[in-house]
Amino acid sequence: MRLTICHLYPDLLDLYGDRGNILALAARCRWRGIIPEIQKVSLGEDLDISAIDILFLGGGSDREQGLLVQDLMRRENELRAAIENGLVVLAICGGYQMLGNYYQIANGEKIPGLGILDLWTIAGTKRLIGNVVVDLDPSTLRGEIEDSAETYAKRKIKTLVGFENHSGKTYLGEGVTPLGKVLVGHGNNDQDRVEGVRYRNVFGSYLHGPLLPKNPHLTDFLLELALERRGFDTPLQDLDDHLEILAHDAMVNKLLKQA
Ligand SMILES: NC(=O)CC[C@H](N)C(=O)O
Repeated sequence: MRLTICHLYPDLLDLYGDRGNILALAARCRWRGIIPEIQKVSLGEDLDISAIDILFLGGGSDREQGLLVQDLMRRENELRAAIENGLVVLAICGGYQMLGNYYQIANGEKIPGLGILDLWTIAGTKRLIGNVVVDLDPSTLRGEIEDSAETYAKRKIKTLVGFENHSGKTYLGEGVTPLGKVLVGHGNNDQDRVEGVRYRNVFGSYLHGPLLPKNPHLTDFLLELALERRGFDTPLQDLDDHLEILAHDAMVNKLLKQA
């Protein structure tokens, strides 16, 4: 069994070591005998989106987002079709912003986004920086993805932990749902107290860390979604995550106490 994982713009969207998300996905494949094939695709390079199982977009500076936007826009139709067909996408911070309608940076210039998810981002007057705890409590998950609640609960994904560093404030529109409620930190825009976005099998989040090594159950959830899309719906065998869970829960409890 193989899974193909693509890091799009690894030379531009890899802020704060977000490539660690690729390493986490690959490791948790290997530990189960699944062979991860990692593809790196950047400006001007071909990508057959129909042939990949997971697409990853990391974080980036405003400048880097401006550099890649033209190249990203030429991939819009193929990416939109793949997402509607259940492609698993993890998009962090800058990569998350680029899935939306636009990102208006501090000087008022609008960097166009793919417009695949109904969301938009506007640079605030201060950077939103710090540790974040997100409650994936089912009651905070609204919108069309009715199975999220049970899915998260079943997979023991109760909270996400990481850190954020962004000037963009993201607002969610129609047909998308947040990942969860902000218990600690700023989240999407420091106003509506939600973080991230989910649409079909697309997960956007402001959480660096990297996100997946800090939240192993979410890693497995993405892998299972990718396997299900390929017709393999047997749940992944459990791994011995007791140390990861210990670290995760200690961090969550510490941050909640400090809040
Ligand atoms: N960490 C990031 O990817 C930052 C994204 C974007 N440049 C912002 O400042 O909001």
